[in-house]
Amino acid sequence: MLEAEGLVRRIGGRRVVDEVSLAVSRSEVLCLLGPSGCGKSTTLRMIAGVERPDGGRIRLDGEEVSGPDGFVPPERRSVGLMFQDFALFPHLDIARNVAFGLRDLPRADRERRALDLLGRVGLADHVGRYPHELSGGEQQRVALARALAPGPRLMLMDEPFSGLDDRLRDGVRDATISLLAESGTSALLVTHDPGEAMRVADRIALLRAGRIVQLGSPRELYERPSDRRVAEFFSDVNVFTGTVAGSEVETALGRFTAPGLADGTAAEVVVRPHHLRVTAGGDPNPGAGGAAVQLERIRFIGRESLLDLRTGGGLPVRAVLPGALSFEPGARLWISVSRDHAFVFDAVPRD
Ligand SMILES: Nc1ncnc2c1ncn2[C@@H]1O[C@H](COP(=O)(O)OP(=O)(O)OP(=O)(O)O)[C@@H](O)[C@H]1O
Repeated sequence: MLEAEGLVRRIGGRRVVDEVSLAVSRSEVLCLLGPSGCGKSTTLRMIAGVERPDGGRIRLDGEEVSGPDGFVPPERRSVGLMFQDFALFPHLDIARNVAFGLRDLPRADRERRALDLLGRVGLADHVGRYPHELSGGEQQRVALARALAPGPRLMLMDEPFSGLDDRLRDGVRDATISLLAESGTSALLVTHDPGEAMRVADRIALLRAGRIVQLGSPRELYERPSDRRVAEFFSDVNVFTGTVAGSEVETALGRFTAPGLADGTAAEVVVRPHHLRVTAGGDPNPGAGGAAVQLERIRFIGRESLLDLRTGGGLPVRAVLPGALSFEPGARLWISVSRDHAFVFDAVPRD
């Protein structure tokens, strides 16, 4: 459906998008995820055709729309655009807003299609209203209906839900994703929110400083991050350091194999707080690794409890356990982790 190859955009002598390649297949939702300023919007804007790349190619359905051989303007790319400030036309009622992109159709067909789409986004009862008579979530659904009206092959969405308050966001997001799936429309969606990306994406491309650092399913990025910074983009992490010797690294949490790391390398063992096993007392399984810790603070936050712990060597460790626990501050506990939940990386400097 969409293939982007080696996209480059230079602004002020800096490559804000630096050789980005990605592909979106039919009916797939791909999220461009990353911190502010990493080049997500610029990538999306080049694919939309509102910004010209300085290098690379873009193909839609096999047709080159941007590259050495030419440039197809945005209105002829058959893509739907949806941005955070979804800019409905204030002087048109919502049915006319949705029908706006259908000027080539006869009037009766235009109206029928607009009403059908408004029905599908749950706004059949609001047809005669103007944008200012709707809530933020309802306006967003009109914007979605308007973008889908011409039957685009691909939707390009830039932080489409970030203007909505928390209460509305989940509902609008779920409705959007089901409507895309129902109509078989592919989507490329920009977000800086890892939770949102995990909820909506079939695959995620994580960007950093203009480059894709990892591209895969939400589960792949979460369970097999390619480096520490990918891991910590999705949750807090604990980092245990050590030096590789004999293809293993000895840390405060025990010994871990360090595949592919040369002896003498500074390594980090990265563990998500809710992957730590915590038991009362000393080592329940001698020889299996882990560390003695003291509980400094415990807070129950609803479904789970946050534990602030400290190892004998003074290293702070955070654990998250389901439910409310009866541990008291000062308790002596044992922490350990299964090997598949411990990510071992070459150490990188802190940002
Ligand atoms: N027109 C411009 N002039 C100067 N710098 C720009 C321009 N457009 C983008 N940039 C810079 O390029 C980089 C990438 O911008 P971009 O908007 O693509 O990032 P982003 O990942 O979408 O960020 P955000 O999540 O904050 O929107 C940023 O450092 C930004 O400041």
